[in-house]
Amino acid sequence: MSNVIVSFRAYLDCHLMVTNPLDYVEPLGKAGASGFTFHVEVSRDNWGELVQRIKSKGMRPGVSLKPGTPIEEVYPLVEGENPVEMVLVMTVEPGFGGQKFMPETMDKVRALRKKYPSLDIEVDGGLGPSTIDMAASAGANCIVAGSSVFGAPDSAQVISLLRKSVEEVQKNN
Ligand SMILES: O=C(CO)[C@H](O)[C@H](O)COP(=O)(O)O
Repeated sequence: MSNVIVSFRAYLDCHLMVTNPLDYVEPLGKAGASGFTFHVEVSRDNWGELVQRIKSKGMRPGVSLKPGTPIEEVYPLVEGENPVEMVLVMTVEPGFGGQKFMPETMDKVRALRKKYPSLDIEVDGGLGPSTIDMAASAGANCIVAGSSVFGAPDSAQVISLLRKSVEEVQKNN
């Protein structure tokens, strides 16, 4: 009998909706996370240290903001000496899947894209075939999708549709 070891090089994008992200940097690094995204609302006083620690563990730092948080709050984190490399604009209230996409959050995506043409901008919540064009045309290039993918009879087809929408916008810019 022989053992077959299959290794994947998947990008593990970890979004921590926790009040104390600093406590999770070490364990997430050890667990093999690729990206570590924390919330700006709980890191106003220590984001500099947090970003440094995330990078020191070989992860890519990202910052997320809730629908009610003004976009201006993340500007210093993108422009700082030790900047985050991704901004996640929540398109639902954080907490659980299956919620309705909030189109009003697209103003924040547009503002970010205008200010930072090459920044990775992620959106999360209610994304699927009926909402992807709004997000992609606003400037989002990283898409988190749960229900629309896992609830579809053909998940691969939905993923490819989401990807195409983003690529289409990128081609025309
Ligand atoms: O967890 C979430 C919010 O906290 C996300 O919205 C979820 O991961 C994505 O799920 P869905 O595509 O069903 O909105």
